Amino acid sequence: MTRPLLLVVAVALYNAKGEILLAQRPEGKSMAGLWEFPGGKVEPGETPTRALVRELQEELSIMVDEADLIPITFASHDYPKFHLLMPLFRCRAWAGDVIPAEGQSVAWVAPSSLHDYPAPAADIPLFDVLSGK
Ligand SMILES: Nc1nc2c([nH]c(=O)n2[C@H]2C[C@H](O)[C@@H](COP(=O)(O)OP(=O)(O)OP(=O)(O)O)O2)c(=O)[nH]1
Ligand SMILES: [Mg+2]
Repeated sequence: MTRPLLLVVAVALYNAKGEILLAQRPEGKSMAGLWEFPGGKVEPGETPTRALVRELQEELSIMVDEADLIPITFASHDYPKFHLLMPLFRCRAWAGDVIPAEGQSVAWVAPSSLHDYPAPAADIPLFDVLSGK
């Protein structure tokens, strides 16, 4: 079966303690309740980093400079209806306070505790990478 390729961009946002921000997918969205890296779909005409700057403003009310987005790894995962290709960037610098703008819960999580959070299947290998497994 041929599935469309879906390009989504996501971030591992690190605070000064080395914790990573996870956001819970809101009710009404696919995979509601699971914990994910903030981000979203790359729209036509956008580069991945432009899309991520936009998503972080929309979802978390923070301003990020594209130059502070460092590519680290990616997810490539077959879901039943699409194949997800998701570059993951890390970021340690932003302006403004993290204020979830879409009613999501957020949590700062030590890398070794990422696996305690139920997450989309595509994210499990990313948790391994970030926790140094
Ligand atoms: N943002 C994000 N999406 C993920 C992760 N893992 C994962 O499988 N996904 C999937 C869930 C969705 O099928 C897709 C992203 O869709 P989304 O609903 O967040 O996209 P979006 O923010 O642009 O939202 P919308 O405007 O379409 O509502 O990627 C992850 O860690 N972060
Ligand atoms: Mg999103």
